[in-house]
Amino acid sequence: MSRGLHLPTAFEVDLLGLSLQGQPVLKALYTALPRARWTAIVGPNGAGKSTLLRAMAALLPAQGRIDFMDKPLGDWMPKARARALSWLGQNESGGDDLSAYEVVMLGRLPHQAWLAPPTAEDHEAVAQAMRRTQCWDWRERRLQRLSGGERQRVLLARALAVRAEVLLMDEPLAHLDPPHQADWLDCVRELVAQDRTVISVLHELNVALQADELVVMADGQVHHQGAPGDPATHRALQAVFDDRLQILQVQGQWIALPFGARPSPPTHAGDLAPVLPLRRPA
Ligand SMILES: Nc1ncnc2c1ncn2[C@@H]1O[C@H](COP(=O)(O)OP(=O)(O)OP(=O)(O)O)[C@@H](O)[C@H]1O
Repeated sequence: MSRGLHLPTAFEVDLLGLSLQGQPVLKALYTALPRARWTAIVGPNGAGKSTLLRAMAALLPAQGRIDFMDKPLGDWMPKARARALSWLGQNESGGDDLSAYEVVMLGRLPHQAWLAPPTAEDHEAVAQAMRRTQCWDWRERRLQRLSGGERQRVLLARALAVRAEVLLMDEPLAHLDPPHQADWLDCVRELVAQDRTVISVLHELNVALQADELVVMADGQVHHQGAPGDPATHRALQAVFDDRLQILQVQGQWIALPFGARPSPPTHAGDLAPVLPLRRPA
């Protein structure tokens, strides 16, 4: 159970720091991420979002404590962890010579015995995931022959095919067009409705503002954590993005509107009319 939340946590992270090639990248930070919810991690370039996510995926060693489903991450057997924790990285390379179907089948490896052929359940999981991200039609095509967005949908399908309880996704919307971004959002909502946990690093603030929980990072630290509709979350977002964001509510939906470098007085989301200003605010 977390220090700050009363919900069961998927992750509780209490780091002293994390350095890469001798450079401190993450400072001391604490975050507890609720189970069966969607948490979006946001913040400016270089804030340390991907580094934190990679540490949570056990891809980087960190000083401090990371508990995954109430158990130290390092105590998990790798295969059990790979079944429980699915990973989608940023700009993943490799597998270019494999067909899209074979790439998605890699997501089933944690379920398979050594050198055993895929089971009917594996094939069913792959087909379902590929249909969910609409990449079934090109299942025979090699990954290297796909566009950026098509490739991303195959990698998303691979992450879904694991059928893990927790999904970590770094920039899952990269290269996706708006309808496929909306499909990803529907998919996340379906996963959460099944009591699964999604933790995503996102640059698309308008999508992130639809999450259940936002973690706002800056300068290798967690600057704020809270609900997307909370004015304190809006103030934190404005602060980490140098007060170059307006956060408005349009038809019940929070949206973030970036504007140019000219200083603008801080705005309060609740006071703003539900109209999109097309010019930089005075
Ligand atoms: N291998 C590395 N060695 C040294 N420094 C690194 C390494 N990888 C990342 N960094 C640095 O760590 C900091 C955090 O990087 P990270 O990729 O976690 O940020 P981010 O918030 O995900 O950024 P972005 O939004 O640009 O993807 C950056 O300043 C980056 O230059």
